[in-house]
Amino acid sequence: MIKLEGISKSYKIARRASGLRQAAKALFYREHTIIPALNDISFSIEPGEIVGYIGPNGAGKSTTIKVMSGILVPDSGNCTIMGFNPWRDRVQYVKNIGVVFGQRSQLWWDVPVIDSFLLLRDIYKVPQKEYENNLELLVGALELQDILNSPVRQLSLGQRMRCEIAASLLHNPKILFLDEPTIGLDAVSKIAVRQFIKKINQERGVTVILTTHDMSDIEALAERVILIGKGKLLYDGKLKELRSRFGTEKTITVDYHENNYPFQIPDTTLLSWSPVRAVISVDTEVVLTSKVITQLSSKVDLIDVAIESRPIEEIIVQLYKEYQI
Ligand SMILES: Nc1ncnc2c1ncn2[C@@H]1O[C@H](COP(=O)(O)OP(=O)(O)OP(=O)(O)O)[C@@H](O)[C@H]1O
Repeated sequence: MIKLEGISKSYKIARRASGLRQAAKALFYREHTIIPALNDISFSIEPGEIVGYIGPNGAGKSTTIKVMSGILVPDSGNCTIMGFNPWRDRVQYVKNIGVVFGQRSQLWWDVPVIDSFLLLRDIYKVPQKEYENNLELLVGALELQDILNSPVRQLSLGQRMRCEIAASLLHNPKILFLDEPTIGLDAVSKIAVRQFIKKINQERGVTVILTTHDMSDIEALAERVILIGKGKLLYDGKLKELRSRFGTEKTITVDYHENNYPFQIPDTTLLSWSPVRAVISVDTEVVLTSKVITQLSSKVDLIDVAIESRPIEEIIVQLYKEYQI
């Protein structure tokens, strides 16, 4: 459905030193700096997938989304999405995609949300019946009823984001590009947005490409992650594989009846100890958690045991370190 082959893109920006003299000089002569943003990016995405596109600041995520949505023309490489070339076939192509940039609005600032929706209906030539059905579904699922008649500038960030997502789906696109859709949202709105993304993926089969710095978005939504750093593709695979590669450490917190003797379980690290609680780190590649618990129960009178996996954020930080990005 989506195929990128060897996509590269650099930005050319005018450079000028500060000061009046330099400003005058710049009128006649401009120096330029080339900023490489994407370097030979290739990947394919199948219909119905949700892919997390991750990487540190400045890695090239937004640039890739802009290339895939036809806003930017790359310097080299091929991109075919649903049989279209996004920048050459832009007019036909955009009917098939929805795009949300968390940092930028596609809604008209001073008019009520519903008027923006009506304009989008006309731009995309959505048949009236289809528009009404979609609007009903989106208003219900994203809880927009009370804000439809407010101008966008009066909305909170979370309210606006829910409207942005609705706006991107009014024309029933097959693909949804989401560039940081949960940025700045509170916990409740984040969960609502995530649930909605999952819903349209499952019920309508919409393919979703999601960039985010929030690893809990990725964990909640994406089975597959593509990692880029400094414009290069570094990892493309299952989130589960990342977990088994980097996330073999678990933390076991045990509560027990008072025991005044610190204990040691072979092949584990005792992170903290008190007469009633101990926290132990276990590498599951070295020793099974079940074995550790059996040994614990022979040493203390157990009350409670909690096992936690390594947080996904830590795994990603380690991945960034490994790739030196
Ligand atoms: N319009 C532009 N003009 C010049 N350089 C740009 C422009 N847009 C992006 N860049 C540069 O291209 C590189 C990639 O930027 P991009 O916005 O794609 O990264 P990103 O992964 O989306 O980052 P972030 O997570 O911070 O949003 C960066 O070095 C950035 O400074």
